Amino acid sequence: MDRKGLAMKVYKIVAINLGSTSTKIAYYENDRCVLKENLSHQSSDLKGFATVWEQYDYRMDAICGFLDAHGIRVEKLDAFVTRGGHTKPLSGGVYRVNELMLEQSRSERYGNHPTDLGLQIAWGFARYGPVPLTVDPPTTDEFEPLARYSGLAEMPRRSSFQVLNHRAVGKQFAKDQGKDYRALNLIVAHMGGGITVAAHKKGRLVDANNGIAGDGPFSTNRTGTLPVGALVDACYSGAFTYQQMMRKINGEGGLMAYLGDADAYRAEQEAAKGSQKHREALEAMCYQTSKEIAACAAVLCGEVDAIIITGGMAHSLMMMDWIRRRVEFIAPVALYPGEYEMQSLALSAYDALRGMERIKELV
Ligand SMILES: Nc1ncnc2c1ncn2[C@@H]1O[C@H](COP(=O)(O)OP(=O)(O)O)[C@@H](O)[C@H]1O
Ligand SMILES: CCCC(=O)OP(=O)(O)O
Repeated sequence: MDRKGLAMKVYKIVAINLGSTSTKIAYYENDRCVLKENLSHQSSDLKGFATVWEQYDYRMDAICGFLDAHGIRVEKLDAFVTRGGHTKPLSGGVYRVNELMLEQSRSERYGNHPTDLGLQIAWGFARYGPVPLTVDPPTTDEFEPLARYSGLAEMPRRSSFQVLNHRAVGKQFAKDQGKDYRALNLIVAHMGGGITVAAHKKGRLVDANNGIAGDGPFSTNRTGTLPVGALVDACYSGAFTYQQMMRKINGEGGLMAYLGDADAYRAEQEAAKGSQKHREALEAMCYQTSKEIAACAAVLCGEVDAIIITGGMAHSLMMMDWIRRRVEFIAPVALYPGEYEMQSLALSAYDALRGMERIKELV
């Protein structure tokens, strides 16, 4: 109730986050998280889908199962907010999902990831009432001019990474330190299904490896940077279609290629039981991540206030030790295991619904 005894509006928000190895769902009332679930998906389940789009029913079942189990009625929701998909480069913030966004996401021109399905799902639910929203999409682009050079004029480097969690964790770290995010130089490494490392220069994401089909460290299911000549040879060998090559790079690369399983937690358990193969693959992934962190230190001319490691793999003490040993000469290392994405999605939607944050549209 407000001071006049009038009932205050309670905004009801569902947030979804389709990671490459998980589906995360939360239900918020205003800024309060009422329910949250993290469904992790087995590599063996996902292996059967040739494309992200084929996962639609599988992911929908997970989401509808959550809504049904908790009696959440879609027509009573104010917003359905999802981690974003791939569109042309845009500025960060809260966006209403629109036809143009869906069309660009479907085209795969700017990248492809299960989050692209998230846009479709939010749009589908919008017909029952909730506003379909997305926040800090992965193609949020704040790169500086030098970061765009690749070595070929027609192939500029592009911004494509877990912007939502990067920004949320950077802000959380600054808050925990009693500092202003825009006054700090940070290196953030997100270690989820994909691994992306970005230089946060006074609140701007000025350089990062492309987490979809680009560069940087290999991850649970992605190759990251590959030897260029060998890659071109494989493309022209006649042994693979375009789709098969793309899937090798994003889906069947990284731990999946070395160990036949994209689950880092299981790999760590195997390493603990004595498997040298599992131990070395995990250590190599951390070695490459450390190299990427050190590269971002050069981007920031060595003026680094902190290195922050986040994502599911930041839970692993063994992996965090390997990275810390290689990079703590640069700056103190802070661990933020898991993600701040669900909170960031829901709270941004809440601010947008009550007019505290502008809702943008892709045009
Ligand atoms: N305690 C842990 N130790 C090691 N790895 C972990 C741990 N918890 C989660 N992980 C790993 O983190 C990865 C998933 O990270 P997450 O950020 O949830 O990814 P996504 O959102 O991209 O699906 C999985 O490979 C999982 O095995
Ligand atoms: C644009 C990169 C998104 C990404 O890699 O997310 P996951 O770690 O959830 O696969």
